[in-house]
Amino acid sequence: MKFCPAFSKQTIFIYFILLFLFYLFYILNICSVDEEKFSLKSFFKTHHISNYKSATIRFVSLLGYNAEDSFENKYRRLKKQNLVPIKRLPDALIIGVKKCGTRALLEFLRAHPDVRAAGSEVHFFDKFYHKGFQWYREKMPPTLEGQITMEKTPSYWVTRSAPRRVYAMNPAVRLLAVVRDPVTRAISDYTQSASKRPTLPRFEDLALVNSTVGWGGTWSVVDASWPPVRLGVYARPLRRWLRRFPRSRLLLISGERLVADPAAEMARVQKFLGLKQVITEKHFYFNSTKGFPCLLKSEGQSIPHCLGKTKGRSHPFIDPVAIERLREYYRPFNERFYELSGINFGWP
Ligand SMILES: Nc1ncnc2c1ncn2[C@@H]1O[C@H](COP(=O)(O)OS(=O)(=O)O)[C@@H](OP(=O)(O)O)[C@H]1O
Repeated sequence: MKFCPAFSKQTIFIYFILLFLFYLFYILNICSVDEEKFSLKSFFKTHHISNYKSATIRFVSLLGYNAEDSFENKYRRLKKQNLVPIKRLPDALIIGVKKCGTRALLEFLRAHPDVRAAGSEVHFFDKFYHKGFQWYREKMPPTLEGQITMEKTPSYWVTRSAPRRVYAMNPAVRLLAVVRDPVTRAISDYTQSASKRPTLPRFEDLALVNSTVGWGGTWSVVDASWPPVRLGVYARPLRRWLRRFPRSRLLLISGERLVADPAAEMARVQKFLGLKQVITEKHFYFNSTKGFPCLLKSEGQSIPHCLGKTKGRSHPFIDPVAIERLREYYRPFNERFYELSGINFGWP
């Protein structure tokens, strides 16, 4: 029987050697990568793609097979998988104060790429605490590792149980509260209610009540129990929050400065939250029709936009006597608030 020359013993031997060498190269190539380090399992254990950015890997290219490209693809795929945003409990809360500019603060913060916030007020620590933290987490927007999750509900400021509950969620949470001249705040609060109930009595008639004085005459005094008035006594809630949280965990923002110089106030806010100074004066323009600063661009919107119609309403004319009476009423409370907070807001 004649052997075909292509399959002679010698040829088969050479093919075998080549095949072996090919296999050897392949094995060496696999071994040059630390398998444990680059396995999917270990990747998910470490949870962050940045751990791999500095890893130096040398691949031996085989027969035109670009192993480096292959790693890049794998890296991209893993990066994608690792960076799936997930819902987390808030790292920071805007806890108040109602009608002081809380929406403006949140909208300005949302223009920051490292901040994600629930769009509407969640009211977890006042109304829905019984629903549990899982429910609360579900209300949050998905965030990437390193992004800050936020929400704002101004009524937390005056909810007695809120400091304890917030502390139970996270003692290291960062708290932000916007405060504003309590007289303007009360008028703003009233304007909102009047817009819903046109039959509401005048502001003056609700803020002041007649009181009988010694000589039988009457004198109008501030009705301290009327909610729009009561809410302007900031010292009380502040004391409650400071019983749970150190002062350094709470940032007080001036509502007046947020309107007059939003960039400067946002610089303080970003510093407090440990964020890069991204929101600067370039983000704002003053809209003279609205009479307020508006954003040039924000999350999901690349066109200039102002807050909605319910923010920055025009206030009704209020009798200056009533205004003065309210100012006198608030003065000692404001002093106490300045002392407690360590900031003189300079309200008249
Ligand atoms: N940039 C900008 N645009 C519009 N409005 C601004 C802005 N900055 C602060 N403000 C003031 O915010 C006031 C409303 O406060 P809040 O957002 O805290 O109100 S609420 O508690 O959420 O209802 C709102 O009160 P009113 O003027 O009474 O409408 C504004 O004075």
